[in-house]
Amino acid sequence: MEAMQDLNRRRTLLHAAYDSSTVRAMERPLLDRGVPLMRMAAGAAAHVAAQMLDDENIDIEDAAIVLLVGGGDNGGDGLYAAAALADEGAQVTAIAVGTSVHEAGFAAFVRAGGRTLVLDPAADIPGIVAGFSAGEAAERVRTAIDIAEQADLIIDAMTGIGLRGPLRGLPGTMAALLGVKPDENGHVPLPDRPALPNRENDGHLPLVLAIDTPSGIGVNDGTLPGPVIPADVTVMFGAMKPCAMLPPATFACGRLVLVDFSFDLSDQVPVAVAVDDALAEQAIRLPRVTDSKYSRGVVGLVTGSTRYPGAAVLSCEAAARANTGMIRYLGPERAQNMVLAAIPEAVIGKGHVQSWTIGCGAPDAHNAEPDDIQRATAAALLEHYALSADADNTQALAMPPIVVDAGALDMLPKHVPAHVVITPHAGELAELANRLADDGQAQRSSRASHAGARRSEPIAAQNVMDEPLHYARFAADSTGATVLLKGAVTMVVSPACKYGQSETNDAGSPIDVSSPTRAVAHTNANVDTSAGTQPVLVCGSAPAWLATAGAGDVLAGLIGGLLAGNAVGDNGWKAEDIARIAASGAYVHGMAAAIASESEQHGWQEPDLFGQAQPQRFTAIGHPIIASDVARAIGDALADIIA
Ligand SMILES: NC(=O)C1=CN([C@@H]2O[C@H](COP(=O)(O)OP(=O)(O)OC[C@H]3O[C@@H](n4cnc5c(N)ncnc54)[C@H](OP(=O)(O)O)[C@@H]3O)[C@@H](O)[C@H]2O)[C@@H](O)CC1
Ligand SMILES: Nc1ncnc2c1ncn2[C@@H]1O[C@H](COP(=O)(O)OP(=O)(O)O)[C@@H](O)[C@H]1O
Repeated sequence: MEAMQDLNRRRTLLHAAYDSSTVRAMERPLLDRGVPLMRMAAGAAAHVAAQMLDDENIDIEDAAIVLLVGGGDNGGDGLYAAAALADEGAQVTAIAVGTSVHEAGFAAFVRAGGRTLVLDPAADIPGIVAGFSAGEAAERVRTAIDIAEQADLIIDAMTGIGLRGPLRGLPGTMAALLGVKPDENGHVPLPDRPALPNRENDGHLPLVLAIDTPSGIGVNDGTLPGPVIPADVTVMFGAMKPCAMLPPATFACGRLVLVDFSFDLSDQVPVAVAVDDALAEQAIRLPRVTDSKYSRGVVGLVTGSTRYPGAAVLSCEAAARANTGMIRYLGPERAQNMVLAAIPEAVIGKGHVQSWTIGCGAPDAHNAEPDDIQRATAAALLEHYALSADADNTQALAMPPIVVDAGALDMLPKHVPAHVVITPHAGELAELANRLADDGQAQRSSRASHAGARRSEPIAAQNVMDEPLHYARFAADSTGATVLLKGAVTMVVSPACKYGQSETNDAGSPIDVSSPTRAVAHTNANVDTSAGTQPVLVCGSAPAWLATAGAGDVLAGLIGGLLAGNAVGDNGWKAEDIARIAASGAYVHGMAAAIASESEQHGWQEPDLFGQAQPQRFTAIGHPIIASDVARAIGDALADIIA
């Protein structure tokens, strides 16, 4: 019993993220009991730093370390850690970027023989004479950059969960000079490096260790609102924060090491959850002794087109392999023939189905002939899902779940129930967002003020990649659909998930997502969206080899398959179940890609738990794949998950 509880707690710790105020609430009882959390944090950070140097064959006695230290407790953690490293013989220089430092931490650092460089002329730090000229201040910044660039290791302890908005002042200057900074459109480009297993360092020096969070990162919304120094390793304290999971911030965290402070997680509500085997397993319906092909679930697909018949093949093969009893395909003759040649098991034509997948490889409005058959079929089908404030919507709510991809996205009705799953990539979500904005359904950007973007400018794919939670959130709120936004880390936001709606924006301005769905909210009642505490689901199981044409078609078919299997015998959908099954589809898809490419690299890597025996590190980078390989590996991925 106790062992099971421990296992469950460990799973939660490694796969759930909590916003900063929840983390502070979890710390409070321990601090009140006098548990020395800062010393524990610093000890772990020093240990991780020494390990990073050791991994690069740098002896601690020969190591040059630079600590970037801010005035808060994050800086305190850094100072105690730096003191421990100086005690071990490393040469450590603390570069103070604020006007103050954590006094006890600083005293320990000085006692250990650490050196200090103060950048702010207004600094008030015991034993340090400041008040230097503006010219000298500029010279000190140049010196600081030189020292940092020549160091073996930079420890970034400027800000942690106390960050407010983008980094400004000297911390902002240091991050911009040593790391990356926003371009004129507000986009912060991350370094262009190969994606290696375990988010390994690719040999560049200095190494960067972030304390709790990389300074300047959007702790709660996962954005990069300003300059930031991308870390090789982030040592995170107590619990994961959303930035550890949400793109793009998660890519700036590097490898995660989590220090368990034994927080009581039992009553806390995570805001983001990473899909793992155990969660995905729930979406895989095991066959029953008495099953027939119909009871195992039938998927209908309106996919592919005369121009892109391959999308029909990929989506059909994925649906057929995703634990279903049968697939029915509807499409033009050329695509039918190709589907049958690849999957003789496919049934052509209409019939009863438990789920739909539509739109993959179908032309959008810009590219379609006026009488395009796939668009006409998809449009007719989607009409049945349209919700109206003036009707009882019984028909829409009784429809089977549907996956709406690619070319069908521009036919999505204004308001739909949550068992409509849309699966855009960033470019497609940008198009949808523009359409919703033109309809007055939502505002264009939460970061317009500091990104320099004008509201009237169209939303681009890059805007979506910079603020994926914001845009996925706003599509879910505006339409009522469950939104699966594809990427290296795929995110699923359902209308039942409220995270990201208001104060969680780190950019300083509230995320403004108007919610016209409120007008039809009551009509969505049979699809239960009441569980407002649903987390954002994230999935990073795929290696980057998966970024290949047709991979999205495979995903749409696969999710259709999982929905069909789960629909059997069900009397109504819960929005949270739809989100879970969609996210599980992304997880299976990623695992299938990992199997097909024999790669150990994943978009998101579960953190190492500090102090516990680490799993053996694999370093297989794998090999390129095509989307058909992924479809073929679905069965093996399902087997691995249920094993
Ligand atoms: N609580 C605990 O028990 C434990 C907490 N722990 C640690 O405490 C950390 C939280 O510490 P915290 O609350 O002191 O905040 P912190 O992240 O250091 O930030 C404050 C500093 O940042 C600065 N600053 C802020 N915004 C800025 C901006 N935009 N641009 C520039 N500067 C900005 C701000 O400057 P100011 O605004 O005051 O001028 C101030 O100097 C947490 O992440 C973890 O590491 C561990 O020890 C475990 C136990
Ligand atoms: N860098 C990456 N790492 C892992 N998976 C990725 C990466 N980039 C894209 N993907 C995945 O690859 C798939 C691509 O889908 P999509 O862009 O729709 O392709 P297509 O339209 O050609 O089928 C998605 O499932 C997405 O999550």
